[in-house]
Amino acid sequence: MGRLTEAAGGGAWAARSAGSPPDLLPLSSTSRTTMVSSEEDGTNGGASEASDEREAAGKRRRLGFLATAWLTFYNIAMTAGWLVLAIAMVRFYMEKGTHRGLYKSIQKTLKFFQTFALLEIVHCLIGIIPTSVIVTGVQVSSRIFMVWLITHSIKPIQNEESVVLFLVAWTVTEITRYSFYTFSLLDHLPYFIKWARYNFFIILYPVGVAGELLTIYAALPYVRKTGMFSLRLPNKYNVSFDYYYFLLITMASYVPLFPQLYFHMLRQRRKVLHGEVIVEKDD
Ligand SMILES: CCCCCCCCCCCCC/C=C/C(=O)SCCNC(=O)CCNC(=O)[C@H](O)C(C)(C)COP(=O)(O)OP(=O)(O)OC[C@H]1O[C@@H](n2cnc3c(N)ncnc32)[C@H](O)[C@@H]1OP(=O)(O)O
Repeated sequence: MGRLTEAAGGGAWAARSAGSPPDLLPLSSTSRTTMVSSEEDGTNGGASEASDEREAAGKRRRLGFLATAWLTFYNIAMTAGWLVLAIAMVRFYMEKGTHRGLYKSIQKTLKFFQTFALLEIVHCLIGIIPTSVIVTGVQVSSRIFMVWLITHSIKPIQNEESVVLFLVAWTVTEITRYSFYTFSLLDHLPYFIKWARYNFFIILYPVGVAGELLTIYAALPYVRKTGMFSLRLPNKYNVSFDYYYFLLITMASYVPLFPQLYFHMLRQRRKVLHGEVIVEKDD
């Protein structure tokens, strides 16, 4: 018999808030899931505007006034922050005609808004966002790591082209993502935003990851030469840590982790854009 684990439009959240244990990596490649199109299934398909509105109203009721108000504020602030960043980047490039110095000119805004995104992990932990703590945690922590422990800390790599690559990918993604959440909460979601949220990542995710990996790769010689953030023996703590090898391990960890995030988004895409229902098979 099949067990419904995630249905189009917030069913998962309802199930979790009713006390069922949250899936940490929901619908991961290891779980036995089947995608069933609601059209094939003989149901309405969830595409009508009336049902979308009912769904949004139901979601707001479940969330409660305070959580909805906070999330609306948070998403508006984040959309605005990333828009400011996008405008600053375009203006910089139009005025200077080069990417050199771009990171330095936008770093304060970037650090502020990307660090603010740590709240997304809190949102998952307290249950006001119906998504996995691990998926969100990996996504947010890899960004924080790139901002603070790589680009901020290693000045010689700040002018690498790869930095521009991930900055552009992150910025377009976040403007789309946060405006998607904002309009959804306000119950006025233009189809284009929904489409963009669940299509842009197909290109932007690999572009962003390529930018991040190339930037870490560019940092390796500097890290090796300076021994930064490393602890050599003997020392009073009697522990050793080599940031150079840590970076190599981090780069390697993209291989198993990135596909999980990417396939998670592909499943979200099928669910939201095509109304597919995901059924997990019990043995
Ligand atoms: C210490 C070192 C650590 C290093 C680790 C290294 C390994 C790293 C490997 C991987 C690296 C990845 C690097 C990333 C690079 C980039 O970002 S490149 C640019 C392109 N990026 C993207 O496209 C990002 C795509 N990812 C995401 O969107 C998210 O981060 C996500 C967590 C993966 C999204 O998942 P999820 O939240 O499940 O998707 P949604 O469909 O959007 O939302 C699900 C439901 O949750 C609601 N919701 C979520 N957030 C909010 C919110 N802020 N406000 C309101 N509601 C929210 C959303 O509405 C959905 O609700 P329902 O409709 O009820 O289902």
